[in-house]
Amino acid sequence: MSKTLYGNTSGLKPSQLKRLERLYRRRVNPSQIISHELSKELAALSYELNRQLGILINRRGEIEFVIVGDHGRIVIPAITRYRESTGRLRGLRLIHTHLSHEGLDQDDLLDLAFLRLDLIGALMVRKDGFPGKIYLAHLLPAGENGNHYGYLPAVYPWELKENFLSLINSLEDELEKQRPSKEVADTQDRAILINVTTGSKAEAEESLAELKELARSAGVTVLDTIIQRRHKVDPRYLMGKGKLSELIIRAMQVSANLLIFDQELTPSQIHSITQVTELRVIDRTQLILDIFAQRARSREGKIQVEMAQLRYLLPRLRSRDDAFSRLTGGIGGRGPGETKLEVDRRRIKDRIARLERELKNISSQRKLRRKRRRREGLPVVAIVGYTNAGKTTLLNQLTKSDLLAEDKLFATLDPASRRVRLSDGSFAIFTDTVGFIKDLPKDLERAFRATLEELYEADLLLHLVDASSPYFEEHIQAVEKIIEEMKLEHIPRLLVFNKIDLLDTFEVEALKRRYQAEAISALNKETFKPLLEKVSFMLLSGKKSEIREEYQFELLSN
Ligand SMILES: Nc1nc2c(ncn2[C@@H]2O[C@H](COP(=O)(O)OP(=O)(O)OP(=O)(O)O)[C@@H](O)[C@H]2O)c(=O)[nH]1
Ligand SMILES: [Mg+2]
Repeated sequence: MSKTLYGNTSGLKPSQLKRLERLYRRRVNPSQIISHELSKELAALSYELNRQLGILINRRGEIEFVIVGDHGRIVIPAITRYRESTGRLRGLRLIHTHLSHEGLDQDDLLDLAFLRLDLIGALMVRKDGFPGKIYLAHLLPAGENGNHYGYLPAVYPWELKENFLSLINSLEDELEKQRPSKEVADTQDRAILINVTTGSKAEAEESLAELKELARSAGVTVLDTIIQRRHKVDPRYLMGKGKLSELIIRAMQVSANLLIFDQELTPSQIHSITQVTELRVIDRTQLILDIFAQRARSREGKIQVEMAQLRYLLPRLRSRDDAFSRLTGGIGGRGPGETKLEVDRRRIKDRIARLERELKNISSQRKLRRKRRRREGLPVVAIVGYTNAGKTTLLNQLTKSDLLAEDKLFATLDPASRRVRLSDGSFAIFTDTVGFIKDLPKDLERAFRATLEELYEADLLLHLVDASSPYFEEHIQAVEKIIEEMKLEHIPRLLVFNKIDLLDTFEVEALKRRYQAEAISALNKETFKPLLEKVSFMLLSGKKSEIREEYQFELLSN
């Protein structure tokens, strides 16, 4: 059986090619790393051709690939699809010759990591064509002091005593032990989060902390987080080769199946990173979309999320490849050909248009409802704020209702409205809204505009802030920015700090003074009194005249 030769075979004589092909017939005793015989043959051939030679040996001792390099280096063909073992290592070891330099070099170690080889070995070829020492390294199951590689002592091939099978078994066992100790359901994603930044470390850490919360809210187990600061973000992989190899080793060590990037990735970045890591790759936008999709309950919410997903998908429908079919998931994602791609694209556009119409319908019903409410003459207080601020909890406490409040980001997708009795005995409608977040994906923002339409009708925006968050100032700014972008600045706003049960009294007093704000604990009704007084005061003083005007306007226009 003759197998293909890989690499730089140009200019070789037929007899030389034959000898190279004959290497495929060799076998190594499975317990041996490499036999003396085989290393002699490799060294001799490599010497004669004056090129590096490499062989990839499987765990049965058979030779799977014979690769010819040039004098200084060797390029391994794409073997990412190859997985013989059930373990986490590839089930292949690479033994290759070095003609000029002693020992393993940086490229060798990168190959070891990128391909998750069982072992990598560099066999020296002496000036007389005989084998010199062999240098061997393997990946370390647990990164001890940031060390990822373990080395065997360099010896001559005939001195190799190491039992290969027991070495590899103990490595795989050790890897198995490194699995997260927490019971993680097999269906649950296990992720490493990555932030590549040109900015400060502190910013990256803060952003990653939020990404972690998002991941947790999506039901993903976070195994590790990685920050890489660079002068320039690499256009292809974002991070450099070295960091990428660390990431691959780390993913193998903790048995991750998902990489979540803290920035938006281009379709081709997703593709290249997926290819080298062989892991699923998503970005922050996709993660938020997933959370929204998990949460959407009402017809309206579902439509909005689907629209956002389709809009996210559309520009990413480019080529037919693996990364792509992963991206498309349920939507006609079975590797469409070019023409099918066009059909899909049109179909998606049609679907978006249909959803848009349906949404408009719902939105006009909503308008009717609002109008009716207007007729009742009740002022509207919209509770806005960063996600997880406690908006739903507050509405629940105010109205003794039982809406879902959770320690998760984006617990609420469907806005709810309830009547609340104010301290002066009058009533107001309080509405709960979707939480805000910094850099909300544009597609989602567009989709949720309709839900947030409620806000335009509000007489007062009650801006709730989780005072216990170390990042509450950034949260306030993010919310203010969105309010501005949505052109809602003209509506009176009341800043309210929540979760003060988690703070010291003097901290609370300082916050109130500094921000001219109210402070409550949404869990404790007794803290509501000043807030409700302030609300009725603001509604009375600010809005009375306006409400009357609008009411008259409505009467006139009907
Ligand atoms: N300690 C404390 N926890 C609170 C308080 N208010 C809310 N929480 C908790 O904060 C978490 C988030 O509350 P939610 O009411 O779901 O927050 P939300 O603003 O509606 O969040 P989204 O709907 O996700 O935007 C829940 O676990 C609440 O129990 C409070 O005053 N003190
Ligand atoms: Mg909520």
